Amino acid sequence: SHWWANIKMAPPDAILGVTDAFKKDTNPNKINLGVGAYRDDNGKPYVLDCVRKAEAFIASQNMDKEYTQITGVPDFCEASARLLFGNDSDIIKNKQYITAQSISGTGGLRNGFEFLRKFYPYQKLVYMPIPSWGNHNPIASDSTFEVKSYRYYKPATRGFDFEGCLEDISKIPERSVILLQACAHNPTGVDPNQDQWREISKIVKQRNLMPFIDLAYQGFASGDIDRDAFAVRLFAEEGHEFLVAQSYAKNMGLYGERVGALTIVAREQDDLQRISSQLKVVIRRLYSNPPRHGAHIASAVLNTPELRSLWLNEVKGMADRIITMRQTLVENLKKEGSLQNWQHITDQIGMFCFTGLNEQQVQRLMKEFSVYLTKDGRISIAGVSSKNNAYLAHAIHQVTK
Ligand SMILES: Cc1ncc(COP(=O)(O)O)c(CN[C@@H](CCC(=O)O)C(=O)O)c1O
Repeated sequence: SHWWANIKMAPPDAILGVTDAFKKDTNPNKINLGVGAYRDDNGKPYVLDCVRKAEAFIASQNMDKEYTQITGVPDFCEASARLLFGNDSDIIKNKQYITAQSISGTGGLRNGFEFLRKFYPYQKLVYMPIPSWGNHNPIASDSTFEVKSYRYYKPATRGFDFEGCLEDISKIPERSVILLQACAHNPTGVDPNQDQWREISKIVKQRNLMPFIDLAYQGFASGDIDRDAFAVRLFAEEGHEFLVAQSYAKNMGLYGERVGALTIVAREQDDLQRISSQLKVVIRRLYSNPPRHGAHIASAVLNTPELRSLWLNEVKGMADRIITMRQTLVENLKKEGSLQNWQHITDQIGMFCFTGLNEQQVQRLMKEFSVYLTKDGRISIAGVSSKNNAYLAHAIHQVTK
């Protein structure tokens, strides 16, 4: 037989595959609530004004196309660390971190787990919240980690299972890795409050766990870049040594430019030198060095005062539009005569709402109303607009009454 006969067909991606089905649908009322990518109130992708201005500036610099460093564009990495921890944090002042540009958030997670596969001296065991972003598990398991879970979402309240979460973390074997989502939890939109984060940090310390924090929505959740970084800054202040994956896909709209970073926090300077040298080897073998353009955009936005303040307004504008769509959806569900409690739609935060719809209801939404979402009932609120909000409420009511 020829070479490739044994390769089986892979299933469509649970998230990105929804868009393929949406594109094939000819219903003019169709709505895509699958992929977590921001749309404006006309349902169109949104290129931030600060990004366009940054690109014009970059074009005027007539830069060459030389390889950048293995760890990426230096100004971008420094600006990303400062965004993460805040300019006046001890971590920044004492330089207790290394930051390497990555192929967006996915790449930060991948680089991090590859680094841990090679250098984490304990059992390759990582605990993830139930549920988590669909790609978290395969990224870690591809780096030979055994993936286990801790309670996080409580179906009964469609909120945070704080007691269950703490109880499970208190039983995680010492020196395991624990994956935490810093804000705008995907897929549930459910975040711990600041007091609950303090308890989580304490128990993670007591259990001597290695935190790997995924910060994919800084500024996009609450509209405030400092508020959304609370968990990362708390873990830094509490003295944890940890990893953080950052993404600029959502908060700067740089989805296809693939702009992100991996930061590793270590308290000893000579540890940092050795970590940096080995992380470069990991990256060199994965893709050698990252693409420049997106990093120059993000660096120009973060480092140019007028572009930074424009960005802060624009990211708050995106967050506010989503929050308004949540409120309008609950109002429209009431107008439809729904008697269900939809409080969780406005209690949850960030790109996603975990509706609580079951697979049958999800199938009906797609088949009967051309409303597309992932089969776990997650909807990307970014796909909701003032034009389709009432139609969506009608469809949800029809399948839940
Ligand atoms: C928590 C979390 N981490 C990392 C990423 C990776 O984003 P990057 O584009 O690599 O920076 C996403 C994106 N999840 C969205 C987007 C589509 C996808 O990649 O699954 C989603 O869940 O719809 C995410 O939600």
